[in-house]
Amino acid sequence: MQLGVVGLGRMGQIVVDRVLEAGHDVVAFDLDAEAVATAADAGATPAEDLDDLTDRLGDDKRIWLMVPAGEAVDATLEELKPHLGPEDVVVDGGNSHFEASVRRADSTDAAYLDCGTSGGPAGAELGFSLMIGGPEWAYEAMTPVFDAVATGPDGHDRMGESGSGHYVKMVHNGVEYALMQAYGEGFELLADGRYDLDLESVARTWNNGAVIRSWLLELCEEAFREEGTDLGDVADHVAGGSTGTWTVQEALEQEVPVPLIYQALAERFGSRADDGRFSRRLANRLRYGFGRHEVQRREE
Ligand SMILES: NC(=O)C1=CN([C@@H]2O[C@H](COP(=O)(O)OP(=O)(O)OC[C@H]3O[C@@H](n4cnc5c(N)ncnc54)[C@H](O)[C@@H]3O)[C@@H](O)[C@H]2O)C=CC1
Ligand SMILES: O=C(CO)[C@H](O)[C@H](O)COP(=O)(O)O
Repeated sequence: MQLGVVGLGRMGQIVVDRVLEAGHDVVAFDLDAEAVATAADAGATPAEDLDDLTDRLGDDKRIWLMVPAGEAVDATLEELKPHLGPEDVVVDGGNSHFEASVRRADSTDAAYLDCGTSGGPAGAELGFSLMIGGPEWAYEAMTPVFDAVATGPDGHDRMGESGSGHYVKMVHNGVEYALMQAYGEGFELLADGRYDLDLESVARTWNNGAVIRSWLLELCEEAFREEGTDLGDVADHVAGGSTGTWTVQEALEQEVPVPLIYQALAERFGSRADDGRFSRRLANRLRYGFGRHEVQRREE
């Protein structure tokens, strides 16, 4: 099979490598010429632009988009559209909003598959978990590629109609936020609690048979091993947040309570206050207001 891959960053290069390794052909394009050269070194055919990519794919085009969610997906699809017909398939493997995916699917003649991708660059060796929405025939047509990119046949499935793949991935990320928060709170208590603990040892012990073992916990173990039990100079600042925000927005719309996911998202936002949290500063001052408790002042 021949696959066009657009977007050759951390995730796209893995798609290229795994698809090539499974014996398929890849035509690769990225705005960044260096990324195209890396894919070519791996065995992909480099494309100069999207016209060149579609020309090289011939009939029954199969194209995987792995560009940043948002404008880059729209821009790429707009350029591809004149080259696409009903027998072609486009997969968006990025973290797009599910409603944007439904809109994009409606706007193109090609079959459009929204594919939530989990595993991250660190999961490359194992393969990814793929949650796919869109027409069944297109899912079937892409199965050899999904088998290659995922951990295997059990690492991917069609969730349902258009949008459902990215919907499931959005909720997955909400769960990811909450799990990270739960591990974070547990380790914070252990770090600041009454025993002098080696947190790498705790994580390793938990990872071997404990109820709460998981890949995220293995990553906690790795973090303590590489950064130290006090996390060294790792800052109190968590970036990201779009997929968690979408999860909370959707939960509000559906009137489904997701307090843990919301709390994890709120903690992220809170971590970004450069000048300390205003609400905590006000609480500090109010305790003086009603109780004459000493106000803690910032150091100059
Ligand atoms: N990094 C991760 O852990 C995961 C990322 N994702 C999603 O996968 C998608 C890609 O993520 P990464 O590979 O991490 O990003 P990245 O920033 O490493 O790579 C994006 C690549 O797309 C290229 N690009 C940007 N606009 C383009 C355009 N219009 N045409 C062609 N190429 C273009 C960039 O030059 C870059 O090489 C995103 O939607 C991300 O949310 C999904 C699961 C995990
Ligand atoms: O999808 C992912 C993991 O599953 C990506 O790593 C994503 O970037 C995580 O979301 P955020 O950037 O909001 O932390």
